[in-house]
Amino acid sequence: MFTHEELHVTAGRRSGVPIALAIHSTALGQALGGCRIWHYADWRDGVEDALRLSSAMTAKNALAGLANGGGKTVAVLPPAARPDRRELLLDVGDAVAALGGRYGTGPDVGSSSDDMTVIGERTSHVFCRPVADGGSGSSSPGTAAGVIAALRATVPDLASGRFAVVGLGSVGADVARRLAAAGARLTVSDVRPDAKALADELGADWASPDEALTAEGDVLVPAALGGVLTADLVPSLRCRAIVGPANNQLASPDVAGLLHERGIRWAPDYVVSAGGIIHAVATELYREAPEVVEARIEGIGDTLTRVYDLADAQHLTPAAAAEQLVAERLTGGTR
Ligand SMILES: NC(=O)c1ccc[n+]([C@@H]2O[C@H](COP(=O)([O-])OP(=O)(O)OC[C@H]3O[C@@H](n4cnc5c(N)ncnc54)[C@H](O)[C@@H]3O)[C@@H](O)[C@H]2O)c1
Repeated sequence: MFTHEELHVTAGRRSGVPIALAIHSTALGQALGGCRIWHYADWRDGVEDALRLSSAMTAKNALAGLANGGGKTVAVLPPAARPDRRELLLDVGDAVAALGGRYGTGPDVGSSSDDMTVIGERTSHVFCRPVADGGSGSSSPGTAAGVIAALRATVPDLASGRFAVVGLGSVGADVARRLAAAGARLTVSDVRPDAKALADELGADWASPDEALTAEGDVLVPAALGGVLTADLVPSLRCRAIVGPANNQLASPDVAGLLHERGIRWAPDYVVSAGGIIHAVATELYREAPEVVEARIEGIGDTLTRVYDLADAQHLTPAAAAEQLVAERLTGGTR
């Protein structure tokens, strides 16, 4: 069933690149979600991604406590296409502007804070421009702070826990540093061999991604790409919980049930990874002071505790409990 409020697909006037812009819901307010710039074999796959990702943003923003709905932009690059970057970004800006403020965009896979400055030449409905350009800057530190709040809701005394962080990019490296500073025992991993320098710096164990995923410990922290939790992987996991920022961790929805059966707690990724968007929205839209924004991000821990409590009380997977809380928020009003 098509449940989105709007779907627009246009060929960029300058670049010729198809731009899909989906608004899933504005029930709680302006729809927000980043701009993905990615290659697809068929432009229709990009449109499908915009539909899927925009509905995920509705859930994410609802449980983040934001007065915002979900939307998404996908600039659908044909295989091997290398369009002029500036032309493409201006086209994205025009597509966002055409929606008259019903949707605001920000960085996502394939786009950066600097790109938002170019998009911002065509629309004011853009987030996470560099601070020097009037925005709130990178979303990664906020995301990492939110992951730590979620980890504390799972293992209250971080120093007593053993964590495996898989993916040491802008969020994962920050999370690993914060965990090390809190005295946690750490295994870290990345496909980039040069990331081992961080393991040495933090005194963490270094492992291959496959070893780290199945390392014995309290919490697995997926911080690389999506789809990492497959049905095949579940039997070999040796952690008690999985709490990380990587988007779309479940390879298929049934993996939530498989994890539950094995007694492994899976924190829904869209709850864990909301710190970045909370930081951007609270700073740029609500104009809140840094300490208020920080407290909002800390609130991710309380939200996750509510998810865990509801799941325990009703014998649900945390995924199902989170969906229930999203539905309640969407039907219950704005903040
Ligand atoms: N940056 C944010 O604010 C933000 C917000 C919400 C969600 N996320 C999600 O969090 C995840 C990490 O984001 P990021 O901004 O740090 O990305 P990033 O691109 O900076 O880092 C990803 C890291 O993962 C590594 N990697 C890739 N494949 C791997 C594999 N198979 N095994 C181990 N490591 C692998 C890469 O080498 C890289 O170091 C992504 O899934 C992203 O969608 C990020």
